[in-house]
Amino acid sequence: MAERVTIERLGARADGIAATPDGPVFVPYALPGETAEIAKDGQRARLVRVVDASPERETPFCPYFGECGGCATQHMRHAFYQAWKQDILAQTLRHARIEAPVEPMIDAHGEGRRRVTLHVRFPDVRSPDVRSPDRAMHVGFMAARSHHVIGIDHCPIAVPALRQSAPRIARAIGEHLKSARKPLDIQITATRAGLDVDIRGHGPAKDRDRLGLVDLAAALDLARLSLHGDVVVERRPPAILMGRAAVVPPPGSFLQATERGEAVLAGFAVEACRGAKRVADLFSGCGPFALRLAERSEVHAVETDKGSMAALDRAARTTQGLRRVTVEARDLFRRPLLAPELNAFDAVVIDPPRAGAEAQARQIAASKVPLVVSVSCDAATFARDAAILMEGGYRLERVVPVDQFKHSPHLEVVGILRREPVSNRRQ
Ligand SMILES: C[S@@+](CC[C@H](N)C(=O)[O-])C[C@H]1O[C@@H](n2cnc3c(N)ncnc32)[C@H](O)[C@@H]1O
Repeated sequence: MAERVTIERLGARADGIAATPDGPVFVPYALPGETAEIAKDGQRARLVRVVDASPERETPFCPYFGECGGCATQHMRHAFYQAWKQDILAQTLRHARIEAPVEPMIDAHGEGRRRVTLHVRFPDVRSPDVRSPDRAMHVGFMAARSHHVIGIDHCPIAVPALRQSAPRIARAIGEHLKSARKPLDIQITATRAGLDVDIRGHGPAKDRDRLGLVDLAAALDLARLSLHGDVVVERRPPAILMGRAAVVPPPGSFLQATERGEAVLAGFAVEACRGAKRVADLFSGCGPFALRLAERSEVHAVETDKGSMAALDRAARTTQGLRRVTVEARDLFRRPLLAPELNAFDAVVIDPPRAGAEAQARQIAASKVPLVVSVSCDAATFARDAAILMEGGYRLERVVPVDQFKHSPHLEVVGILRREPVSNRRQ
């Protein structure tokens, strides 16, 4: 039965939070100040109806918003959304006892997300899914907090090259591989040479299916098509420009979510490291920071993914006019660069996965490196690692939220930390 509540505040994942006699209840798509009817399910609730709407409410621009789990904030006015996201970072820093002014958030959506992952599912024909009139194949994104696939035929937050074409390509691949009826996850990346598609979930394909995929790649004019990272056909190298270097990332390797986001983050690293002779780029991926930094400094890039390292190494060796770039395969969680090794560098750029880089931060804190550029896609681990560095004598000079996951609760953060002279440190 629907229950009427008042929404008091927004949570970190963009859900409205209502205080009820049974404790706080999280209501997706509800805004603070709104009176709403909800259907409760434990601590979560479905928004049945907004009775009294907030002036900050906006009409979502995507017809799938509310069903598709990709976006969570299209119902907010832009200024409200920006203030909320910025405040989440400020609160997270306060929670870690870090006092630093958060600079205004930079909109880094640019032309849109350059990569999407579509899911192809073949429902069990023996258990009819009442929600889908098309029981043969579902193609789309996952619903929020569910494994249910929401059929879509376009995604307005993707770059123009993917917006309409990505669902069409995923459907064509699903049709081609449908005899196995395996759940497929199809990652499609837009590059300047065309679309780079990696199919996961199918397992090894028979020769006949692989040959069929070669024909399909030609029919869809794909740049590259791979199965579980194994290249089936490369019709054009799917290169991505990183500064002056053209990098061909291995299928499925990490890439910043938007081209603009990558340029903004790398811009901070390059600007901060101006004048540094030797820079260490830790968790370097296939080189968006290293290759730009190498236009002025010697760079040592460290990463665990062999394919990304090979791509970075190849790009560094084939790009004219770069300073020396060395690459090292190393698991920085288990074997962080030690303080004496770090002392050979004038600056360290660090961009770990969501889990952060606690072990590496402890070694940097014990080193004499003058400058650290910390890039992170997780505010909580960013704050934890920054606190470790500050404890070791660094001052957090700048903190900048970079919005490359626009319309979602995710946020990228850049921090510039400088080692303070011992005389300036607080006792
Ligand atoms: C957030 S991405 C950043 C990559 C790159 N800086 C960029 O902007 O594209 C994190 C990178 O850390 C790498 N990585 C994950 N775990 C690692 C580990 N234990 N040691 C070293 N690198 C790791 C991933 O392969 C990925 O390339």
